[in-house]
Amino acid sequence: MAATGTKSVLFVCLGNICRSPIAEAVFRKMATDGGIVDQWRIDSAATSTYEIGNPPDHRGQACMKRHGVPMRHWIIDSGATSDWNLGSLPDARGLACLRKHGIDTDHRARQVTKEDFMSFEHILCMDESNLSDLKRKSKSVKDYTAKIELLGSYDPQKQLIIQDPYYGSDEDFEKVYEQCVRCCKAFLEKNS
Ligand SMILES: N#Cc1ccccc1-c1cc(NCCCN2CCCCC2)c2ccccc2n1
Repeated sequence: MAATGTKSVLFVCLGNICRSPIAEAVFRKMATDGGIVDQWRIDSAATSTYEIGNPPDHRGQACMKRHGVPMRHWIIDSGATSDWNLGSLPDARGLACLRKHGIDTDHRARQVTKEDFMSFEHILCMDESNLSDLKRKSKSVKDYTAKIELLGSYDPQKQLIIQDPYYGSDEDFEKVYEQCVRCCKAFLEKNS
């Protein structure tokens, strides 16, 4: 659980390998450049199980590299002597500590959990299918507090939907990146 006073945002798309990792990386860089990343818990997740455990799509990684947005990814692993936390994410406090020291950690696709609806203030998704999936999933979470919105609702150019680039080209990933930059900038300005 994030420290008190910390703001929190979870970016969500279908597979958590294309759009939401780009949005997460763009937002984290903006908050870092603005000197306020310590005030935020930032993560991304999927509505589906399609890509659980997989790294971000190589086209998205290439796009981030072209724009100088850290989305570093290593093939390094670690393990436990016990089976107490199989499948769990690293502890959020540990991740925050790593990131505070500029040690970015690679992202692995994960599916949104019931706990996410209780622990994130904002859940921002990419298209109407994500929105309906999230609203359906939220119905099974009692008294959830997250505000579920389309990330595109923050776009000053009013492009509401961030289309799935999975079957697309590098240009489609560039369009996702440009939309994420506009929307994350507006969202951060509104919530700083
Ligand atoms: N579905 C759809 C779809 C429809 C229109 C445009 C894109 C996609 C699409 C397809 C994907 N994986 C291929 C199908 C996966 N299998 C579907 C049947 C169940 C077993 C898994 C994606 C994977 C990661 C991120 C985004 C993706 N987006």
